[in-house]
Amino acid sequence: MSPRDALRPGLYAITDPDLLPGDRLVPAVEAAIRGGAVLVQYRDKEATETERLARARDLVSLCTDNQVPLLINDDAALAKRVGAAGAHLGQEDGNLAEARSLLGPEAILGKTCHASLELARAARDAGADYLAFGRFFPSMTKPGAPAATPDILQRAQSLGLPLSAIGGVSLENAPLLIANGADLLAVIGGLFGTDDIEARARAFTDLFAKTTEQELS
Ligand SMILES: Cc1ncc(COP(=O)(O)OP(=O)(O)O)c(N)n1
Ligand SMILES: Cc1nc(C(=O)O)sc1CCOP(=O)(O)O
Ligand SMILES: [Mg+2]
Repeated sequence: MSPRDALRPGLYAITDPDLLPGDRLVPAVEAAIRGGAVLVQYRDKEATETERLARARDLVSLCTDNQVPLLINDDAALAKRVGAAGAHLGQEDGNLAEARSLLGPEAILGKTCHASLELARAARDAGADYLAFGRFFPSMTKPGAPAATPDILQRAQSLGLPLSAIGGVSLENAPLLIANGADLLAVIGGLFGTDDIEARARAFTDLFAKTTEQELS
């Protein structure tokens, strides 16, 4: 199965250098995977290039062993260099076509669309594999992120790609996002800011089954 085919609904675990400094990174991501995370993103705006390379390599090794795709935030070139499954690109992080030609047809490429259906259409047309919306709730990790409301998830259903929701996602507000159509819950603080990461990841994962069951009943 190619990494793109492996994209399935669930918890999208995004790392943070303040919450997971140094040696804490790999065990924390390992715990998130044990708890059911279906996708991991290495996001680190603080480390040196050498540190980023080493940490990305460690995570590729962990994620490959566990058959969970690892995406690199902001940096398709680093994704290529370490053999990651793909990259997540914001509006200022370079274009999807270039990333696709660098990483190949099987790579997973995500694009930030904030709260805009227009940006989402453009991302789909440029070859994105999932569309990322947010921030839905106030975020301690990125306080300045522009706000989105859950209805954007409903409106983006027609684009036919998996939808990711980010920004202040917690166990309490996640059901609302899933009910509005989020396929992936992208979480930093609500996951890695807790003592028991595995249990928290499992609780997020369980929400997907519960919300689907409720929709069916
Ligand atoms: C899954 C996901 N969604 C959104 C973002 C934000 O990307 P971007 O707008 O480029 O902001 P930074 O993360 O680079 O600060 C993301 N990384 N992942
Ligand atoms: C990295 C990021 N991007 C956002 C966006 O809205 O694009 S919000 C955000 C931070 C998400 O972290 P937390 O789960 O701790 O709120
Ligand atoms: Mg970015």
